Amino acid sequence: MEILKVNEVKKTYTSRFGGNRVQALKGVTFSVQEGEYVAIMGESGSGKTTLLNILAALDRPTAGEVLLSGKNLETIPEGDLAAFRRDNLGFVFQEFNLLDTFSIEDNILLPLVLAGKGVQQMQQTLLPLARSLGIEDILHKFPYEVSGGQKQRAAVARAMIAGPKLLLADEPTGALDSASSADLLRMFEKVNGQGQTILMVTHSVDAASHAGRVLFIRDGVVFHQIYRGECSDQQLYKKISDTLTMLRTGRDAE
Ligand SMILES: Nc1ncnc2c1ncn2[C@@H]1O[C@H](COP(=O)(O)OP(=O)(O)OP(=O)(O)O)[C@@H](O)[C@H]1O
Repeated sequence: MEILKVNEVKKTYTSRFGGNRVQALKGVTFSVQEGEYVAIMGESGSGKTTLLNILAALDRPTAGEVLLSGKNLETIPEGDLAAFRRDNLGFVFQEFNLLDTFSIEDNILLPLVLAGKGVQQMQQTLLPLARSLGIEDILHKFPYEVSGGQKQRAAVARAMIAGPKLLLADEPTGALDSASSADLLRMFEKVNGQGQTILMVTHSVDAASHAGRVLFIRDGVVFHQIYRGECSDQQLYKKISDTLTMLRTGRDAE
């Protein structure tokens, strides 16, 4: 089943006095099936953050449409967008974005608190998730008392606690050392294996090589995509590296 449809999405930024116009997205089209794990790559300035902001309903496209489970984001009134995001999307950021004055547990539960869920339901949802992400022992600690890798695990738990249709990740390994990155990527594979649909923007070839499909954005359009097919992570890594070389130099890798 198609969970996300992005149809000819364009975004033009116009400076306050209308003088400077930047066409960040020039007609992006792709779709994501339920249960897929998709990575989006592209050079700096290619439009990845712009696209992610539009998919997250944080920004509106200049033209084109985005449908999440068949619902056109454009039809959602401004005042309902926060609740729509909370009910349908999970977010994982490079810098974790945990609240320092909240315990790990309270950070994870925040989306459910905001959705007005009862304490019993929250605890029933929290414990199995915390166990499956290996963070049940740090639930009562505060973000400044745990490692970056543990913070990111907590951020993944927070992103997943409300059972989002789509998990959006923006450079999730960007602030992690290599062991914690590997750990996070294993966790993404695990939750994807359990059916969670993931869309991840990354500069890391290693991170992208764990996905099932890699989309390459160049100059505001989807320039190329690679399906994992029967490839191992190493084979996919090589294909991604070759594609990035081609994108940078305009030539096929030797
Ligand atoms: N708010 C804005 N106003 C004007 N131009 C913008 C704005 N945000 C982004 N741009 C421009 O749009 C283009 C795409 O930017 P975007 O941040 O989406 O790229 P990116 O691929 O995410 O880059 P990076 O990998 O460096 O984060 C760039 O030319 C950028 O300068």
